[in-house]
Amino acid sequence: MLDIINIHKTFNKGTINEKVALDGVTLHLNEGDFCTIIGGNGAGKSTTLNAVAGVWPVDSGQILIDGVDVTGLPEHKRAKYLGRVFQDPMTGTVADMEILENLALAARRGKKRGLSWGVKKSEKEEYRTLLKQFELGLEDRMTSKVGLLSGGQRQAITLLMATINKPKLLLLDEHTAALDPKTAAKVLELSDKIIAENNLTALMVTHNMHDAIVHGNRLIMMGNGKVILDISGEEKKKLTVDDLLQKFEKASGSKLENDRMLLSKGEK
Ligand SMILES: Nc1ncnc2c1ncn2[C@@H]1O[C@H](COP(=O)(O)OP(=O)(O)OP(=O)(O)O)[C@@H](O)[C@H]1O
Repeated sequence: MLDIINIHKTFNKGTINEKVALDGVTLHLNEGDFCTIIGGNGAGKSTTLNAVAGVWPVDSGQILIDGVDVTGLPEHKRAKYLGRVFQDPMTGTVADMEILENLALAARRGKKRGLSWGVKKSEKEEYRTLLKQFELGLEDRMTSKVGLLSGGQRQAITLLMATINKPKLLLLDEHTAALDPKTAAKVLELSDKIIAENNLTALMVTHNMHDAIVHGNRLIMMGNGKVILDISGEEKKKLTVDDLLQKFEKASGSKLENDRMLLSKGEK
């Protein structure tokens, strides 16, 4: 489903701020894989997701989504394959528009609009059913402006918008990091549900080792712009946070110090 083949990206080449962010990243995801990405500060996690989304061109290497080589495609031409949710709950939804309008907008993305912009009754019912499963009471607030919702509620709507057209690949970039622990757990539970029910292929960046272990069927760890660990199947199911720390130290040859990944080690 996703093939990332030996991609390299250096920012600010030839300047004092030169930074090798991706140093030969290779990753193959099968259809239905839900892969968590963990790694120290600046390891290249978000940069990997940005490379897949086409935020800027990579310097070398190839990216294929469902067999289509998208390496040379600009961001807007890759958007039809992808759903994305970012850390900031303020991005992803339009604050001045109703919940209903936001969902209708997402559902129409990339499609010909036809003659009518109105939201059909059947669509309203569909959205009501989708919202109801969140158990956040949003199905009774469909005409509320999104700007009035809490961060967690907005992130739940963004998640629904990102997946409403069943993208080939869902990219979650620390999408619960800005939420309080209880809301973050709820949004993660919703993510699991949506991914499983729609058999989506997903990549989720997190700095929370516990979340990286508990969610998904595969875990990769990045260090210095490379994939340094790739754990799946039974091995992942048995993994503990302490195992992961030990593996990190062995694979990277360094200890984690003052790192967000370490700071969130004991969460939950
Ligand atoms: N657009 C950019 N311009 C310049 N440097 C960048 C850019 N994007 C990322 N970088 C640099 O590339 C490196 C990798 O960044 P990235 O955001 O991928 O790290 P990360 O693994 O997501 O880390 P964190 O957990 O700290 O967010 C960092 O040194 C970062 O400063």
